[in-house]
Amino acid sequence: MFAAENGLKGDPRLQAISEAIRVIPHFPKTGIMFQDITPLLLNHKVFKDTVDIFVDRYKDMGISVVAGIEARGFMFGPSIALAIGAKFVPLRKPGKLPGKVISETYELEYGKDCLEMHIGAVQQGERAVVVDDLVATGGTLSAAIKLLESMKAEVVECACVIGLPDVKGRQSRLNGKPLYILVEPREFEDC
Ligand SMILES: O=P(O)(O)OC[C@H]1O[C@H](OP(=O)(O)OP(=O)(O)O)[C@H](O)[C@@H]1O
Ligand SMILES: Nc1ncnc2[nH]cnc12
Repeated sequence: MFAAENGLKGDPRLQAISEAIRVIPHFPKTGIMFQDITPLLLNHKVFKDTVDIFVDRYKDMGISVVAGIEARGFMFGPSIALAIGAKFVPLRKPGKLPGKVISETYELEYGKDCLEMHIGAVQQGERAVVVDDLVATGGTLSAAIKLLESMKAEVVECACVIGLPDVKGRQSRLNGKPLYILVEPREFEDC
């Protein structure tokens, strides 16, 4: 099943991307259908296609910042940043960045967490894309947007490989910020 609003309807790369994502029921908690992207990373063509789709979208949009969310946003963000000529800014879990940071706490589908960004990593007016593997409630992306906007960067869009069906008012949490999703999860499967 694919997200149709990404302008890529019928693109065979999406089917391969979707099929490379493994669904693990009840991980890390009962009731969670965990979308595992590690098989996608093992397949060079599918991994490259995934990055290329984002690169094609953002290469001519005046983006100078790709902000990747720890941990799985780090698996896609740096390749996209290098290919479009942007810097990569890691948004990390608490206590990982050694310099002065700003922090933003948020709610998760299964818990609570916090993201941090180095002060000085982005400059006022820079155009940014936030990259992650997956959006569920949008809480993580919302924290990332707040961090970047508090430094007066412009968040042009958020980009995720997978979008879960709109959970708990995600759209309002993102405050209207565009969200670019490649695929929606497949139905339950044996693993
Ligand atoms: O839309 P949300 O409800 O905020 O959930 C999405 C976030 O959850 C996952 O990360 P997780 O917090 O599990 O951390 P990890 O990547 O370090 O495993 C995923 O990689 C996103 O970052
Ligand atoms: N269902 C899910 N699979 C993988 N990562 C997630 N993060 C939040 N929900 C998730």
